Amino acid sequence: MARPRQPRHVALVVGTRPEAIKLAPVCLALRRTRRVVPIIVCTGQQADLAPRTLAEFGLLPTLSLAPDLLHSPTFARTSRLAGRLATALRRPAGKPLDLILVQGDTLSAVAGAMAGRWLEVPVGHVEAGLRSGDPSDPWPEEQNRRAIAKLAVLHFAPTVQAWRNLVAEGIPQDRITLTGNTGIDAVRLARSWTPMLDTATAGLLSGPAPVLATAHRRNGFGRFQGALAEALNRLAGLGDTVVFVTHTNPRATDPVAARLAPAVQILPPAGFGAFQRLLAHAAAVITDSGGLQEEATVLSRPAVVIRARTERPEAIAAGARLAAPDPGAIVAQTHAARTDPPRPRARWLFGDGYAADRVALRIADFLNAPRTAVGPVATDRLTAAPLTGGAMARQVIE
Ligand SMILES: CC(=O)N[C@@H]1[C@@H](OP(=O)(O)OP(=O)(O)OC[C@H]2O[C@@H](n3ccc(=O)[nH]c3=O)[C@H](O)[C@@H]2O)O[C@H](CO)[C@@H](O)[C@@H]1O
Repeated sequence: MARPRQPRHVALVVGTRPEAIKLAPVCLALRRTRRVVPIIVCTGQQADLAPRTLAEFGLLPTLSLAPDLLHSPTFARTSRLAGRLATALRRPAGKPLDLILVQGDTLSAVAGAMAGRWLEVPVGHVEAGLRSGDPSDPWPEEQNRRAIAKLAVLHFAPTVQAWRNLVAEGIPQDRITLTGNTGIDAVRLARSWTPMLDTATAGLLSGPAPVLATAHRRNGFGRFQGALAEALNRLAGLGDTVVFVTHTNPRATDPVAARLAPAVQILPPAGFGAFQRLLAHAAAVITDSGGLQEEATVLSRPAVVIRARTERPEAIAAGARLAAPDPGAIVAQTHAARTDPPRPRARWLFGDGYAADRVALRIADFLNAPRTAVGPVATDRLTAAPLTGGAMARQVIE
């Protein structure tokens, strides 16, 4: 390997809040190896939420792309972002890259993987191998995952089922590492935080356990939103404390919020630390989120997933319920999930909270990275940095 005594440089591509949550522990673990310098690249996909979430972990993007036009078609945004990333990642922070790490299934992840192939830089995929079995549901995420599997050279499978899915698709076993889900590392880290709580959240935490609801998937736009609102209204009518936590994408949550009865509380998107407190206190969670299926299972919270199918069969096996987008079905499944919450041993289904260290060590070994003193790195949060959007980054690329 060239540059034998130099640390290796790995770019972590972060587009959305869940990518920030699931890659922050990996960034911290890469730093702990002292063999690899992590470089966080924010793509501008969720230009406000992603850096704000990184900041909760004490991390700062090294560079941020300016947000792209939100309303052009997904394929156009993906290819444009891939091109912009390929330019930005040629020599980020003045160094050639040794690896590009992407996570999950967003357009940022697939664009990062495409950029890696164009630049001939190896690509690693965190949370590899999740499959719903239907390429059009969830769309476009299921297709994105399959595309990334073709582009990556290192695959970090969060569960045995994900590992099996990759093997069944012909990925060589020596390129797959069974790690656990790095999102569970984030849950573990957040337990030691003392997050700032607004009055509404503090009040909820000292009151009866609430039913928490979130919704943001594109598949959910339309009929789903009316059904969710009606189900939450019915649960509130039955005497539950019901809280709908909105998303920054107004198309995802405004149509739900507009139909809610006054008895249902509406909260703005919560910081990860505050949200973890709410989740741990919740009587149940009703959601279309991927990460919440994992977190609810690990925290033994009853969960209702408003989807026809899920790429996380482990959550269903542990007691989470799928519900059709129908108010009666959502209410009935919420009662059923509360009667029979996830078994305590389900706590380990998505990992032990140390997945990120397995990812980091595999990367350092793959890159043959020497043990070397890595000085202060570009991902440390500036204490004086404002906690908003791309302004936090050291370098903003138009
Ligand atoms: C098809 C699919 O399922 N794709 C998923 C999608 O992610 P998602 O569905 O999990 O996304 P969200 O629901 O937005 O985030 C959830 C996280 O946010 C925290 N949270 C929530 C509300 C709040 O107010 N404050 C918070 O902090 C919460 O605790 C949790 O950790 O893309 C990811 C990236 O590639 C994939 O990994 C993942 O498969």
